Amino acid sequence: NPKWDKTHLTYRIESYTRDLHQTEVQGAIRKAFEVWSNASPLTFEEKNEGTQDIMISFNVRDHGDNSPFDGPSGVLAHAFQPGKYIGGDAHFDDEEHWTVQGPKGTNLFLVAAHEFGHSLGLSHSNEPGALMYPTYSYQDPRTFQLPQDDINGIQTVYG
Ligand SMILES: CC(C)C[C@H](C(=O)NO)C(=O)N[C@@H](CC(=O)O)C(=O)NCc1ccccc1
Ligand SMILES: [Ca+2]
Ligand SMILES: [Zn+2]
Ligand SMILES: [Zn+2]
Repeated sequence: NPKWDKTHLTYRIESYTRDLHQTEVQGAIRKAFEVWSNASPLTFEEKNEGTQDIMISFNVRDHGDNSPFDGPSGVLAHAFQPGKYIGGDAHFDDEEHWTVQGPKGTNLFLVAAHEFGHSLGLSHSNEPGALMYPTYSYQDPRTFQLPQDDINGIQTVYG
């Protein structure tokens, strides 16, 4: 799997969902990056303009990358493995109901943390309970801790 050849990465939120205040989206995204910076030498910096390593956007259906979203439920988001241009970018299906607290809807922090695992070069894990397990299951973001399988994964790649 490809990896970034640098440890300081920049990101930009290009578009937002109408489900949340922009500050809520920014907070969830920031917290999702912290999950990985807490378990690796990686650092993340938000930029408000220009092209950054990890471009984040909310999209529906066909959005120009040959991987159209599918409407409510099903695919919630996708992210591209490390690389130039679309590499690292994370797209969120804006036909989900994005939330930042409580089990209702789809929790943006949890999905973003999963997607950024892909953005950093991790594939899906077959360890139930791992963040990189293929299917989403809600847990309280306030008490979330990165499971050991995911720590092992990021340490293997970035050490
Ligand atoms: C084949 C890919 C494009 C499926 C896609 C995914 O894994 N994105 O990273 C996805 O949205 N998967 C759903 C599950 C599914 O479609 O069956 C999901 O819940 N992904 C987000 C997720 C997964 C595990 C933990 C937290 C969030
Ligand atoms: Ca969907
Ligand atoms: Zn996309
Ligand atoms: Zn995934």
